[in-house]
Amino acid sequence: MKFFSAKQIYAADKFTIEKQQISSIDLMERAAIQIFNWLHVRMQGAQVKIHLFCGIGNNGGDGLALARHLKEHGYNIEVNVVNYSDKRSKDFLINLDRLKERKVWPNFLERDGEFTVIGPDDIIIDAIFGIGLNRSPDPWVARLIGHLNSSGAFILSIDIPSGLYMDKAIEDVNAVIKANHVLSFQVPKLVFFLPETGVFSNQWEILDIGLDQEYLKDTETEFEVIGKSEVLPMYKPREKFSHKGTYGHSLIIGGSYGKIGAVTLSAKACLTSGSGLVTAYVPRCGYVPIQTALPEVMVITDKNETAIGAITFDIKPTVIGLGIGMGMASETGDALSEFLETNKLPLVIDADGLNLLAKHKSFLNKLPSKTILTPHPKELERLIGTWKDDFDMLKKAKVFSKKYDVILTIKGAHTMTIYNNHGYVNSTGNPGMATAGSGDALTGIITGLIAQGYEPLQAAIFGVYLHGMAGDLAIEHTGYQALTTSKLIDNIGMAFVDLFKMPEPPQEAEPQEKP
Ligand SMILES: NC(=O)C1=CN([C@@H]2O[C@H](COP(=O)(O)OP(=O)(O)OC[C@H]3O[C@@H](n4cnc5c(N)ncnc54)[C@H](O)[C@@H]3O)[C@@H](O)[C@H]2O)[C@@H](O)CC1
Ligand SMILES: Nc1ncnc2c1ncn2[C@@H]1O[C@H](COP(=O)(O)OP(=O)(O)O)[C@@H](O)[C@H]1O
Ligand SMILES: [K+]
Repeated sequence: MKFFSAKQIYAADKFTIEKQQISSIDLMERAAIQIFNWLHVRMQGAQVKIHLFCGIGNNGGDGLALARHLKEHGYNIEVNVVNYSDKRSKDFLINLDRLKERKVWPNFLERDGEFTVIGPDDIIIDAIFGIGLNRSPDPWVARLIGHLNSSGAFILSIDIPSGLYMDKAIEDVNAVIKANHVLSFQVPKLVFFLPETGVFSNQWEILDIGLDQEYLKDTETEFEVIGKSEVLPMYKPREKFSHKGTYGHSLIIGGSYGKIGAVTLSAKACLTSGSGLVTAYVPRCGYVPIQTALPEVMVITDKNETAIGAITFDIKPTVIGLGIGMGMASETGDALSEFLETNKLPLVIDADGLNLLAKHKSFLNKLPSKTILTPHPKELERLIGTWKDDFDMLKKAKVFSKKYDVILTIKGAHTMTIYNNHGYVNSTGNPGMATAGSGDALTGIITGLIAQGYEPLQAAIFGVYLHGMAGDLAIEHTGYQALTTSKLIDNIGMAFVDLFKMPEPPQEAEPQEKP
């Protein structure tokens, strides 16, 4: 699924209105009915106080139309118009009239007015600003937003939490609604996935308001979200008459005294992802532990006992995953430098491999085209420098990726893979994965996919998806806290199987007895 800009969403509206020969007020009505149905199914007429806060644009218009439907179904509502401007939209005004025709009289909130008291068991509908926000809310609107956030009431935001921009960072974190739930129209918004802005949408879901599918399909976007339907076409089936040579030979290079486990995890994840053969290249102290833990994995030892001092081998791997647990010893840096001089094999670089690249920036020029780098934010900072906010980070990451022709897989709650000015935002994974070694497993998975013939960009995108899905499947048995990387690796197989699971058909409702 793609992430559209506000401009593209407005264009989709316009296109849909022309093609379906409807008016904009009809589209607003569709949106409002969808929200009403969502609420009605859950509330079943309950008389909880619902406070609607509506701005003066189309987001506010949605709120007013929703208020009308709630009123018609007997809900206990109170409507507030947040009168932050006199430029009221046409469809807002139509819905204001429709509401007044039903004898609902909103409170008009002004700069110096008092705000309504809201109980912690009430519900707030946030329809103050939508995707049209283009400057900081006035201080009094920010004060209102603070009042709503501190009420303790459940906040349902329409389309986007008010105060969030679609395409830039927020200036004042206190002037953004902290939504318990967001009902967003048609397409997800990138800001739900970025760490600084994502925290304002505890949960979100998409409501289909029937925007033109052809427009959505044909419009190019800078970012997209990666789910099952995006990765399924990438999957390479296993051939009947294949042999282990068909699926490549992965070499995992890393480890140092006390950090051999990182290589063990990475090599195991690599094997479990389907690499035909896996060899680990480690300092001598890693020989016994890896041979004992992983009988399927071959081991080559460095000349040194505790840290890698020369990267030389006489096997012919398909791909190399490098850097996990490798340490930053100067002789390891020299070994990497020498290795990069002649290496032509595809590379996946993580952890201390990245730290060594950051320390010796000249190494970056020696990387083969489409090398995959998998930094977490701190490692990324060492590579590209600091950033002002998430949007600035994405801009800098794109420039860096272009400059060195590398694929950047930036790890986090929603890992983002950047290449060729395009961003692929992962949708799988969970906070249980914030655990030792889970990044090592990712390096192994991506390396294992390249070994099997996946193009590096596909391997990065698909590998991140599988890694997150393995984590999601694992927590069904472990919960978040007890998820370990070993358990995640045990679920990589089921993450592949899950690709082919059909969603369960909706259960038919029990026939109602006639009264
Ligand atoms: N395709 C869709 O997604 C649809 C969207 N609709 C709704 O329309 C919304 C967008 O509506 P609008 O474009 O009217 O914009 P908003 O309702 O988000 O914003 C209101 C207006 O206030 C002005 N404004 C922006 N920042 C301000 C500030 N800080 N202080 C004062 N005024 C400010 C803007 O010029 C904007 O037109 C969506 O978020 C959604 O709720 C629906 O009505 C119908 C279909
Ligand atoms: N809150 C989270 N939600 C989803 N995934 C997460 C979360 N925290 C961490 N992860 C994932 O776990 C992995 C952690 O990698 P990394 O920081 O390199 O850890 P380590 O060095 O222990 O291997 C990344 O793939 C990241 O995307
Ligand atoms: K809103």
